[in-house]
Amino acid sequence: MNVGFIGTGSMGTLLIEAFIASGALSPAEVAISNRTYAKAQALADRYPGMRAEFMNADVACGSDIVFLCVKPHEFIRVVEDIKPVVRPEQTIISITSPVLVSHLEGELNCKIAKIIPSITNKVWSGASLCIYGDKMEEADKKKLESLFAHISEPIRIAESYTRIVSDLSSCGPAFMAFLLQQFVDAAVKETGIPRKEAMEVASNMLLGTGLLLTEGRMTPEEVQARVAVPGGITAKALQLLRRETEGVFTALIRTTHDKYREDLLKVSSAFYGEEVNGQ
Ligand SMILES: NC(=O)C1=CN([C@@H]2O[C@H](COP(=O)(O)OP(=O)(O)OC[C@H]3O[C@@H](n4cnc5c(N)ncnc54)[C@H](O)[C@@H]3O)[C@@H](O)[C@H]2O)C=CC1
Ligand SMILES: O=C(O)[C@@H]1CCC=N1
Repeated sequence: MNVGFIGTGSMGTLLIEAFIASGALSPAEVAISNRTYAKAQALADRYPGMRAEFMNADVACGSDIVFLCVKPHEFIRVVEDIKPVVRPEQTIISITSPVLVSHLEGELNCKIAKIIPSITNKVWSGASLCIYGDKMEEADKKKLESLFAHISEPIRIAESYTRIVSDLSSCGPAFMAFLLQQFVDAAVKETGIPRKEAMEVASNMLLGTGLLLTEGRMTPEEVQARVAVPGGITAKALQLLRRETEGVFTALIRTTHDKYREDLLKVSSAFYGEEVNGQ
């Protein structure tokens, strides 16, 4: 299977490295391009057999599946580059939420999917969120999901829930890392414990908690109940957490959704030439 990646920034590179390291793809199956060619070439140099192309169209032309790993506002440019060469049997994939399946279906005469990865896929963990266009047959979906199964848990979702599921799956690692950082920084400040030591303990705690919730089949409520014995230290601290965090995640979700709507308007404007906010 020939797989192309247009955009070898943070996410494009992460996916390429994870697919190759996991054995899902061999370098000879991969072709890449990037706005700054030298960056694509430097990546290809690390993997003998991988092809770095000057033109996005050359990546699209020679690939069965093409991942578009650019930012939302950069999509229209890439779509214009590849539009003349895509063929109906090919699959083109957006990895970003504000680029809708319908945006790409309106422009490209091929199969369209949206798969939102997560930084956790770097360590072959976490989910990949799969949304499919009308031209995708069940066999096409299975092929993509078996590719992503090497580095993640592929989960099919409705496009209407893309934003919230991306919050949980793809933004979530940043949110949890932020909370962990706050926890550790406070530990260092309050007690003088070396940061490295506190971070090692806390990171392992986060990993273990994730395993309890997945492989251990415990619910968050059960984890809390098992740790917070009545009248104990954790129970007291949980009371404080409940009080102090009330409404925080509602506000967070409203923030991500507002930004999403803003990005969606800009992408739609670029694709359909609509005016945005009367400008
Ligand atoms: N960072 C994350 O955890 C996740 C990011 N994403 C999505 O991945 C997308 C890419 O994000 P990053 O990799 O962080 O961005 P980035 O800025 O690191 O990478 C984008 C790459 O695209 C290249 N590029 C831009 N225009 C191009 C063009 N016309 N032709 C060829 N290459 C072009 C740039 O040179 C750059 O290397 C974003 O839309 C983001 O929403 C999705 C899931 C998770
Ligand atoms: O496009 C998105 O929704 C993803 C989630 C994290 C960053 N970008």
